Amino acid sequence: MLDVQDLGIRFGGLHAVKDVTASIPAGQITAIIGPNGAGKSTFFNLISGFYQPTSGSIRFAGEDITRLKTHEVVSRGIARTFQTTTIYRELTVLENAMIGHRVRTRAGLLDALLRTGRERQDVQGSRDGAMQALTRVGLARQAHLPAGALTQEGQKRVGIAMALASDPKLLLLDEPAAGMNPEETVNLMSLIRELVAGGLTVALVEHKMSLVMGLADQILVLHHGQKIAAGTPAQVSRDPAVVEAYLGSHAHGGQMGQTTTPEQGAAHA
Ligand SMILES: Nc1ncnc2c1ncn2[C@@H]1O[C@H](COP(=O)(O)OP(=O)(O)OP(=O)(O)O)[C@@H](O)[C@H]1O
Repeated sequence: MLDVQDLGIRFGGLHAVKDVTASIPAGQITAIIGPNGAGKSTFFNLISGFYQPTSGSIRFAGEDITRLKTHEVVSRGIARTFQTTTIYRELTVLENAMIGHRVRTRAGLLDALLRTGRERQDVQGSRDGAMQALTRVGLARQAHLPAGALTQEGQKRVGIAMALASDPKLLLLDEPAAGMNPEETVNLMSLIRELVAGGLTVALVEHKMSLVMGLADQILVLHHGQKIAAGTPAQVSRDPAVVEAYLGSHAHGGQMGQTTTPEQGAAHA
């Protein structure tokens, strides 16, 4: 579904992603893992058009999307969630999902101001699309609650619904289980499995190895911006380069990609 070839981006002297060639196959769950600062979020930012690569190419469903802007990438069928929850807490769950849907609608600002027929049609379309997305994540009955009133897990689902409302073919999830307890993490895994069973392709960046190993069909491992391994969870977990990368990062304070806070560091010491 998505192929990147020699993909790279530099920030000044730092090569945050370097010469990455990889594929995200349709209908599967691909996890992108690596120690802190490995380039995982930057890789997502490149695929979703937030950053323009300084080298290489990105093809999605046979089309070269390397130079497309974010909204153009979304309209081709790639949507993403963010590491930190980016929902509007004061708005209702439905309004949040509608914001996600509006990215794909055609009415412009003038239509919105003049309340043209097209705008009214689009609002109705957004409402329908948003309700479908909320149903997919199990939030249809909470549609009219303020998003801020939901649990942490519920708010994560709102974030996923916002991405689903643009009706993507490929969904990118950036640390979906961050801040979730084990029970919520299991629920999230079931949701992701259901979405994939319904035809969606998912790629996720995640530090929680239980989730990655239990969910991913294939794993791409980045380290210092470069691909060091790719394969099934079983293949990757016994790959010497991967073990070395994680052990190395552990020696410097990281733990299988987990952020070590100063307090934790002091506790270890
Ligand atoms: N906009 C930017 N400008 C400059 N440097 C950046 C920018 N975005 C990312 N970087 C740098 O690129 C490197 C990779 O960062 P990135 O956030 O992609 O890593 P990551 O694997 O997602 O890390 P984490 O697991 O900690 O979220 C880091 O050194 C980071 O400081």
